[in-house]
Amino acid sequence: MNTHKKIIVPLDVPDLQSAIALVDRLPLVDFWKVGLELFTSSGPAILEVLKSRQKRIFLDLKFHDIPNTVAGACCAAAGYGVDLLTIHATAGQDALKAAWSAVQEGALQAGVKPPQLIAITLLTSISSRQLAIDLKVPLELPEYALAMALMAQECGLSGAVCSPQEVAQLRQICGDDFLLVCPGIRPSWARKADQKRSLTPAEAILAGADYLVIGRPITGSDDPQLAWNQIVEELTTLA
Ligand SMILES: O=c1ccn([C@@H]2O[C@H](COP(=O)(O)O)[C@@H](O)[C@H]2O)c(=O)[nH]1
Repeated sequence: MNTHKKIIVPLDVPDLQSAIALVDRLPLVDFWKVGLELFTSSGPAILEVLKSRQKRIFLDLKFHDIPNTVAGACCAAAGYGVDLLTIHATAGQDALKAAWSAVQEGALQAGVKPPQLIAITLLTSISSRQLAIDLKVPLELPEYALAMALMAQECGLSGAVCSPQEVAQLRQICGDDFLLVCPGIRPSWARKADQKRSLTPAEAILAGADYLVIGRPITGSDDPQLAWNQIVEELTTLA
């Protein structure tokens, strides 16, 4: 796969107009992420815009609820014909299994290909200290992220969202067929902001990530096209 196809850019903007402007500004981006901000403000309209331009879509709604509710949401989301969809692993085994079944059902009903359902292991904005002190989780962070990924795998999910700092371990244990998508990516020249467990794009790919989610270093730059080109160039030197 061309290196630029491994980069997913989030449309973390407040409205549909800003989202379309960003898509127009970055014509070489093939894979876009629609998340909570845009979907809550503007609904699914952006999905049709992206599809009409033959873009791939990661619908990152991070479902987290009881099994019956996540199943209903996943059934509806699968009907949009997106490529990737997220649920929090901490929704638990019953919810993950119900979500997986609902994705197949929703896609079948809509006559579209089912999205790959992937589980959030632990948000990349959480540090080891916050996991222990705020969330009261008594495991070491890498052990916890691995446990969440393995649970998702056992429940039939296609992959996981993890920080690049855990991706090598997850790749080794979950195997090559398990999709690993990494946000928290920061080129050496970019600000980390709220991301706590980051690596550079090249480091993340070398560690085994399938896809990199890279937002503000590109979209918050004065020249998004230049930032995109710099990242693609960094990755091309690996190929
Ligand atoms: O653990 C997670 C899960 C999802 N995200 C999302 O990825 C992007 C990252 O954007 P940046 O601007 O590159 O920080 C954003 O849409 C998050 O909702 C994450 O960061 N961490």
